[in-house]
Amino acid sequence: MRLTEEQRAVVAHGAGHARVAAVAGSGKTTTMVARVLTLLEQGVTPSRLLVLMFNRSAREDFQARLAAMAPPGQPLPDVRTFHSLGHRLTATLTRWGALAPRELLTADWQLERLLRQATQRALAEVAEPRESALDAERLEALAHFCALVKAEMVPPATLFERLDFGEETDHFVAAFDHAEALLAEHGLMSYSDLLYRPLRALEADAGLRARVQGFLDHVIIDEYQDINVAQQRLLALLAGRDAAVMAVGDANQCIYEWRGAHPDTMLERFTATFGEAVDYPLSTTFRHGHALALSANHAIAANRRRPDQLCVAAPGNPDTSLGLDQGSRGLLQALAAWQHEGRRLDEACVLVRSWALSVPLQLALLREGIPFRLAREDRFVFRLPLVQALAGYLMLARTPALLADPAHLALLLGQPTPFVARERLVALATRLAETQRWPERHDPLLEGLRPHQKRTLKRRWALLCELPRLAAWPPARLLAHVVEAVEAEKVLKRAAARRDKGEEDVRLLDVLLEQAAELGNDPDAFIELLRRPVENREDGVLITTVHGAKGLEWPLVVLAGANEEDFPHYSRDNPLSPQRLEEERRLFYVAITRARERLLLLHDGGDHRPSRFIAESAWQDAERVRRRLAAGATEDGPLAVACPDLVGRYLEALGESLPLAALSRDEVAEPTAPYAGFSVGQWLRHAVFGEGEIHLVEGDPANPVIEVRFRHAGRRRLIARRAPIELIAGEPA
Ligand SMILES: Nc1ncnc2c1ncn2[C@@H]1O[C@H](COP(=O)(O)OP(=O)(O)OP(=O)(O)O)[C@@H](O)[C@H]1O
Repeated sequence: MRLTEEQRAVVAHGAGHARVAAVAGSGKTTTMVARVLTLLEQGVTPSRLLVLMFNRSAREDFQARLAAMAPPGQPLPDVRTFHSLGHRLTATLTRWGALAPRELLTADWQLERLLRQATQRALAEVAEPRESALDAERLEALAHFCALVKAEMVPPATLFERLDFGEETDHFVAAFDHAEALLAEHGLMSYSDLLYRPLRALEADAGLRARVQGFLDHVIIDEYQDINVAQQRLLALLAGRDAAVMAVGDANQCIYEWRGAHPDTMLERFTATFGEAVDYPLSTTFRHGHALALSANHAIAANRRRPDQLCVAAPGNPDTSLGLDQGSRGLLQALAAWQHEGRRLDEACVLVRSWALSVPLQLALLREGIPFRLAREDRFVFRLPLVQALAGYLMLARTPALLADPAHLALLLGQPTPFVARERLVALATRLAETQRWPERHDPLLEGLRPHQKRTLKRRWALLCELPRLAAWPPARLLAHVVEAVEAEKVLKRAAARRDKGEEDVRLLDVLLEQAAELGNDPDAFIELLRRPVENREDGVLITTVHGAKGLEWPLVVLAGANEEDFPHYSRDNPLSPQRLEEERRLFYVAITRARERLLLLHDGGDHRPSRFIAESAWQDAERVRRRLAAGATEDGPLAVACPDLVGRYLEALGESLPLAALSRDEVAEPTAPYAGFSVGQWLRHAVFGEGEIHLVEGDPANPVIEVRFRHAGRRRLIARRAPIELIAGEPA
């Protein structure tokens, strides 16, 4: 393979630090392997060269490619992940007596147990009792908090103030300290300690630092945009004053801010940490065609914090096509067309911003019998506790005998969480199944339950008893009734220890209600669908989150759920800050640049507005440019595009030129339907949520947002123009 001029420049870099800005698919690995081989050729001692990769599979890939390219018998340098570096440093500092020996907690449950204990100690110090603090989800959030303190190297109180961990989490700071004490007491450490402990020891002791410095002449590090503060500080410390650091990455692909990464690690922070560096771009992608490269350039253009770098497709790349469609129907059609062309399903990947958005797709694939696999098996729709519970409510309506089934009752009483310990729920369910009556007020079974817990559980039992009488209702209506009766939205939001998690659960509810409505009047079909056992099928289409797709590529990529509020993710309670919007935009950029031959963007339609990122990506312009380039010079007039400057720069980089014109504003703006006004007090019927009354009309008069109080689905905000609604005359009987 002949390296490009840009790649050759990186390989031939002379003295000092270097920063390589590599767009997606630009052959980073190829270039870094060539750089290492060149350094070895120049006589650099292999043991004085360290290569750091982001994860184990990247490391193995790199080692294999290096071994394949190196002359036989050539000793090779260390290729490590930060993780393995942490292991080694911890072992060394322990041997030197600078760190107390500790054992690594490798299973999640071990850490959860320790954090439970730390939480109990922290709770003993606060006045009001707080059972929710011991919920699995909240403990998971605490684990995240503790890991982030160590990734960011900040005092826990500072981090807590900066981040929004939601209600009832202010014991986190004290719990962190207790967790640290417990770890020390039992001689244990977590994964984050692998770097945190050595780094703290080294930063506190100049003598110790001197013992680990001076061993390296070159450090080459991949995916630099996603390293956290602890990793960067450790790197600076090991490199010392003498080693030359080459950081390779793409600030536009920094998607781990929530884990402590920052887009400016690759920008200003690099020079702040290491001093001057030579900048090298790797701007040619070998992954996809012009249309996608152009669209990706458009998609990221609105970000302020980004490198000014154009990504250009290499001439021999697949001629990627771009498309836009709606919902699961769009997915099914795309997969059918793909197979019709003789392509395999395992060449396709469906990307979602969050797992909740995969639920309608899973159900559609299940209905059609199309094999699929999930990057996380616990996200199979029928394994989600909330889905099991909702299916359980429907089943109970159809099969009243389930009222005497203790396991079924325990499932329904326990979801969404009533914040009551599991053993108590099981005991209560067993009694209710047996007696079919709510216990007397002084029954020992109710002892120790707080009044609001009693009220919640009693209301749920009343709902369960009521359900068989509602068996004739369509599933969507029945579920909407259940959701309202158990105050699911409120409970889910409260139970989630992170705001976005709560919102994802509430979104899941929405998705399920919409799905139930699609199945019309056939509850059995819906129940059957939710209970159908499925397993990952290796020959099936992969469903994964965008985060899980980092560094990967597929011939066909379908990005589903490209709706406002879903992607970018935000809500009224959790509005987008400029910084978060930029992170969401980088995530979108990562998502679309995974495709090799075809990219399909899907939005949901209905009352979901298409994501702003779809318009920003100017995919139609990009498609038109692609076609015009493929057709060669024609007599056609100028090509009208939204950003002639950007398209012009792209063509110039290719050495091509096309006559361009700017689209007029009217052509760029979305068409708006002429709308008669909505007004407070009007009644309407929604295809999913049923009947409701308008309580608020606001926003653009031509495209108002309405808030409707539905009889069975609670209060909802809808984009009037897009919602499947019809106005009805007066309140229905
Ligand atoms: N100069 C080149 N000419 C042709 N193909 C190249 C060149 N450089 C890299 N490639 C090809 O591009 C693809 C991606 O390269 P490589 O595996 O080195 O990059 P990567 O580091 O995995 O990708 P990314 O840049 O997305 O992280 C490979 O198929 C590789 O053969």
